Amino acid sequence: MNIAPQKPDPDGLQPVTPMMAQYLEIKAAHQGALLFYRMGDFYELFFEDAEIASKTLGIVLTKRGKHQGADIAMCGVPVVRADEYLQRLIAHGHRVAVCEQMEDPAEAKKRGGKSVVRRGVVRLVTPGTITEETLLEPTRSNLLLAVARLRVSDDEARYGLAFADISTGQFGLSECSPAGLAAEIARLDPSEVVIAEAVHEDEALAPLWREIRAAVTPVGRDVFDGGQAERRLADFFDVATIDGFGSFSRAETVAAAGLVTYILRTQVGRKPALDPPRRDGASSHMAIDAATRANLELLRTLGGERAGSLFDAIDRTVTAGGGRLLAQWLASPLIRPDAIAERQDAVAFFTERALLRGQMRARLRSAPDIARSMGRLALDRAGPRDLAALREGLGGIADLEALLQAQADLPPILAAIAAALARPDRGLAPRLAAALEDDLPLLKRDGGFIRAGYDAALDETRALRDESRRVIAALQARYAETSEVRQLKIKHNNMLGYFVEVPQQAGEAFLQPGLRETYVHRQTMAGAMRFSTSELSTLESRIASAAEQALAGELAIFGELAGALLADGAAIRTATEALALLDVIVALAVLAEEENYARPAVDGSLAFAIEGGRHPVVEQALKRDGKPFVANDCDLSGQEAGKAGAGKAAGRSAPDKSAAGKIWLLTGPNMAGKSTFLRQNALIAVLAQIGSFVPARQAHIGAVDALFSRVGAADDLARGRSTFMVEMVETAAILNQAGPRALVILDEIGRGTATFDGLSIAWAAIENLSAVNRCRALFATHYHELTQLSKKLPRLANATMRVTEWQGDVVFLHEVVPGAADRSYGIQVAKLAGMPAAVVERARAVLAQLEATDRQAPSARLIDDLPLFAAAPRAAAPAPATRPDVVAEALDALDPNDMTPRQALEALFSLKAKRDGARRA
Ligand SMILES: Nc1ncnc2c1ncn2[C@@H]1O[C@H](COP(=O)(O)OP(=O)(O)OP(=O)(O)O)[C@@H](O)[C@H]1O
Repeated sequence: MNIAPQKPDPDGLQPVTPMMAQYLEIKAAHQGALLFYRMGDFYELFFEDAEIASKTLGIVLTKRGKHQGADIAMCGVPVVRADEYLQRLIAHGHRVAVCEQMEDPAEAKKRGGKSVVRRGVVRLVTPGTITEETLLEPTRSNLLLAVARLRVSDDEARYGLAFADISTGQFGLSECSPAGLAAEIARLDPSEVVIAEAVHEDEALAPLWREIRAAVTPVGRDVFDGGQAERRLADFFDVATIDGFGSFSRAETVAAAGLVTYILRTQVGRKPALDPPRRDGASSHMAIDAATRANLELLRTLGGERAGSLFDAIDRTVTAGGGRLLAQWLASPLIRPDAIAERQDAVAFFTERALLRGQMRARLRSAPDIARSMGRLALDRAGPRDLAALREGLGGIADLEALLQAQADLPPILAAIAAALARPDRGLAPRLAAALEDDLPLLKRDGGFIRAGYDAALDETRALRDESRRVIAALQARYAETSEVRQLKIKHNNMLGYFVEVPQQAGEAFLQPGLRETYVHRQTMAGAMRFSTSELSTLESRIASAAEQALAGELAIFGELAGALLADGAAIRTATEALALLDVIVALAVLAEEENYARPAVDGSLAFAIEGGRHPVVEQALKRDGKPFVANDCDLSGQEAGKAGAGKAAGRSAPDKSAAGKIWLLTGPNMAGKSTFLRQNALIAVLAQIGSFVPARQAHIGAVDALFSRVGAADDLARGRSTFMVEMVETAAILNQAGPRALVILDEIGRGTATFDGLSIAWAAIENLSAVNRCRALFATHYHELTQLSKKLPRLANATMRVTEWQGDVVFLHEVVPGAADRSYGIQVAKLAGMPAAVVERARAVLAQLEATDRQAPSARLIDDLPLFAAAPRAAAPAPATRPDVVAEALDALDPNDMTPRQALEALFSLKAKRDGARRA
């Protein structure tokens, strides 16, 4: 490192070395990113970057030179292990600018001894733009999302969303209203979100940006400049106009242009191979907001793990692309019954053909992740193993296509898959097979990956290189013989190049006439002496140039192969997508067979009739322990469901005004299985609408257009959001949004506050669901008082978890039956949990006392006293009496047998006065 002072520092404090001046200039152009500054075999970080990296990576912080009078903090990561360090920095939310040496140090020297090697940033590594195998999760799409906001009127805005996975080329667009933005981002689950600074600073959106898992990157307004949007998109795809891609809204186009602009910036001009944008509108998918996704543990558990999620339980895919697609399906269940039926037909094709299913799986299993290899190829980051992956992948594609084509009566999706698999050039796989060695290095610069016999010119240069090596061996033998020093060796190092080494004792003779004419002394070591000869120098340059030429030859062939693959890129990407789709379909068939799932009927009705339903995750967990899962029915179908368009293709048609789903109010002790039952029905709806078979004996579901699930505050601790306020905000969102096609799951809503408040809120929420939302809903509660509501709300049915008692202990049967729970069994559950016996006994005594008082509690009479919610939807929520009932107390105190007529009359006046007083209070 050249740190000799050269130029004065701008502040005049101290001179700045040319290298540091270069560093500062590059760093200034990449604020907000850690700068990996290449120096030989290391990427070095300086100043604050070094401090951040050393802390995050746990590597040593050192000092190097001074800047403005202070030590320069420095740390470094070896280039060969850079991926690993990058991954950790990215996972911690950092961005990294990778700055390489753009010339050989020897070239810099030619410009003068003190010249600095030219350097430049070759890419910005951000969470949404990584492509390296080691940095990516194989089964998760790595989406980069750009969100553009467009004002459509003074008080109305629309959001355009453009998302791409640059590791696979997927590129999609959608649009939503401000109210739908959070759910749409949750559906896409991006790794990085790019937004304009103004959107980032908008106070109304601050909680959204704070809470999402993705890294949020604010950018200047030029990125989302509407004026140039079409032009920038057309330039990116090298087309004259983007009209050929389909029609997009203004917001979508601006977002798409913002996305490609940001990508080009991070890739420093290199273009990833993106598919043309495709519209992937939220309107064709089941709306599931972030809280519901988290609560139902669709892709990961509340603790953030994959194990234990629905995805983990149903994933039988065998390719990384298939895993990514299945995760996308789970994140975006369909709404249109005909689209769902198409997928089901394809799944059914394989459930009926076990042999074919097995053959398909075997071939799919050996298919490598060609989407990501193609992504790296386009960005010039691919290595020989990516070519091998493509060789295997393209071979597998041809086999799978042949297998499919041999089948009669392919359902439409499978026929389309077969057509897509036929698209790539059939000559590519054999060409790669002929060119590539069996054992391949990771990096192309290591050479040795092209098979001998593939290219005559390359074989020739290699022969020259290998020949020279043989010559060296012969030379060593000759030198040993002529000098009579048996231990003489020819060695190589970077400083001396090739040299002769002999033991020191023998070396003295080489300094004497006779030998010294041939051997030129170079070094004396402890115990050895080193010499060079003119023959060795000549050989050295021949070997070096032959090796260099051989490597250049290999790289040229690599370039040709890469060019041929990229030229067929569109066809290969289409085939790759088809491969992932095929994997998902076969995997769903395997799942259906292994777990005994049934094909659900999904239509445009408001039916929700599940017979013998099971929880897909809990069932498998119990099975592993050898325990059975108790199947349960659930019927939330509205009575008018039959009239409301059953069997219609259009799932989104508005149902008949009189139509409305049922609400089940589920009571039962703790641990009886209420939450499991609630979630299993939501999960069955999700599975049915991704086209999967479902864990049930039989199921009929009218397509659900929005799914909501909330859990009472106390269950929400895992998300670090324990407050009752959050529960209320989320419940409010459901009551405000759920329409007649929604499915709502509410688990112990209201329990996070005082009993009467909670009960009142739950009460009013159920009335709202029944009268206003009119949707299908399941509501689990410990407030037994609520079961009274079924007397007044015709669509509300009570269900309870059956338990029995045996020798004073509660036994859970996990069976859902009509009716209301008679008691809570909370104390029995506490006993089961190992609560000290004395505490259990004391609790029993307190409970007995409370129950005696509760018999006179006003809440028991609520149902008779309150007007129905539907009759007065705007009326204030009914407030249960919280003061003692003075009239009732006075009445209790009277004994009519002991009273004269006059006393009775006085008592009557006094009671009336008391009642008036109580009303005024
Ligand atoms: N249908 C079932 N068949 C077999 N086991 C079940 C079934 N449902 C639930 N279980 C078992 O019972 C346990 C408790 O279930 P769950 O959490 O759903 O109860 P809960 O009634 O919601 O309890 P709490 O009111 O305390 O939240 C589950 O972990 C599961 O192992």
